[in-house]
Amino acid sequence: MAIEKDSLWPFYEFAVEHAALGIHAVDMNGRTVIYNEKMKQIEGLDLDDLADRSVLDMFRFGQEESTLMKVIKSGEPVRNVKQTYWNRNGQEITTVNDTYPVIGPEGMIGAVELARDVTTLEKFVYQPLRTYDETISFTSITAESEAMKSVIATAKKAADADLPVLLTGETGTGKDLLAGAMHNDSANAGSPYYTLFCPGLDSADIHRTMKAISKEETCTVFCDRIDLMPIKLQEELLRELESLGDDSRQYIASIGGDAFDLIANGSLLKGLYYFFSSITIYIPPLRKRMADLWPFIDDYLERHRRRFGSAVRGLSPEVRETFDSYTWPGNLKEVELLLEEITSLLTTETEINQDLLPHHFKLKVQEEFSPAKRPQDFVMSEGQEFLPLDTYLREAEDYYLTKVMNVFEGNVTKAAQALGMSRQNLQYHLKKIRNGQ
Ligand SMILES: Nc1ncnc2c1ncn2[C@@H]1O[C@H](COP(=O)(O)OP(=O)(O)OP(=O)(O)O)[C@@H](O)[C@H]1O
Repeated sequence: MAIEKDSLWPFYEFAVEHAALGIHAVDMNGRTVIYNEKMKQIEGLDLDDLADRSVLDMFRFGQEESTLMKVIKSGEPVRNVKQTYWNRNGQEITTVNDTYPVIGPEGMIGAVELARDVTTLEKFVYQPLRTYDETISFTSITAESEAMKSVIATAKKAADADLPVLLTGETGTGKDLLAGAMHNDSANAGSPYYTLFCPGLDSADIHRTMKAISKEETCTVFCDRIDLMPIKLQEELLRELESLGDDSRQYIASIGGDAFDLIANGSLLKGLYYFFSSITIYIPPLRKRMADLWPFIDDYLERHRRRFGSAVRGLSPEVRETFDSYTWPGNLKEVELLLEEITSLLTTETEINQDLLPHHFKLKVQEEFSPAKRPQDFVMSEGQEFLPLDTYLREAEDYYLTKVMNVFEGNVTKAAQALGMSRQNLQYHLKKIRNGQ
């Protein structure tokens, strides 16, 4: 029996919504026509009831957006673009994106981006430049700020005490690194070091690793980001850890925020918290200890010169200013990934200037400093103060126009075309935005 083509739509819709790939499609004007569940999850958008897709376009002006626009302009696919970024929930995400033109019966009708979430895989293969060829120790950790010096002092004492330790701090603050340094500075140095990257584990992995651990008399067990594991698996992990009994193993775990908040919002099992928290060490975010930024960068560039014989000496004054005022939500790991991206493009340059900064980083900086700052500001949430309608609409309009201008790299004619308004009208609005009216 032949199947009517139209009757397949529900199947297509179901497949798109349930796919393990993030899917985002736009029409020729850059307007979103498909934005699936996985894409929302990747980007940290928690907007279940968002029926009007045009509203989504106000939220999504990032690197991916510009890749889609590039494909629309060129008609050529762009494949295998790897990107690590911190989404709106502050989660570190690594995706590999393929973007294709979509051709209808009468020519190109838009573009589609397929994003593979490879965060877990990336965690396993991540090899930061600064830890190559050396055993991690406390001296591998940049600690110029008073806050970080005190973290190191406490961690040294904890390594001696041989009690379970809980490391808390935002993503990329160096919890993983600190756990490694504690192991290498403890009586357990030289014995096996087990890392359980909790977000990527299932029941069988936990059981298998615990079985291996139970055979070791001395070892260190580091449970990385227990708060990102479903509660059911946290219960299993706790049961397995408790069944290991008394021993001379060192237990360390890490979480990405305040333990009590995480327990209260159901992300952290109270029992698991108590298991690890004989000693708790909080690593503050980079923005609260900016004294660590420049020594880290200097150290990184010094290693780069040594390993690759590059000529790079430092950053231009404008780039230094940008780095000093940006808030670094991904902390030193974000700095490191950015430096990796920039330095991979260097040839004979001695200075990193604005032109060498990646587009996605410039957009993030812009987003942080533009006056109608955050897209989230335009979504109503509980407890939010109400603005008069005309103020709200004006701010939303300023935000939208500024972002569209960014997408078209300042080309008023193209932006006006995409916005369905005259060039003069757009110019008039942009002038008002510039004058802060
Ligand atoms: N204080 C630091 N000194 C030197 N390098 C650092 C420091 N903090 C972070 N880094 C760099 O950032 C990388 C990532 O840090 P790490 O994985 O330890 O962070 P994390 O807090 O465990 O993050 P997550 O919560 O996402 O697991 C490290 O491998 C290291 O290269």
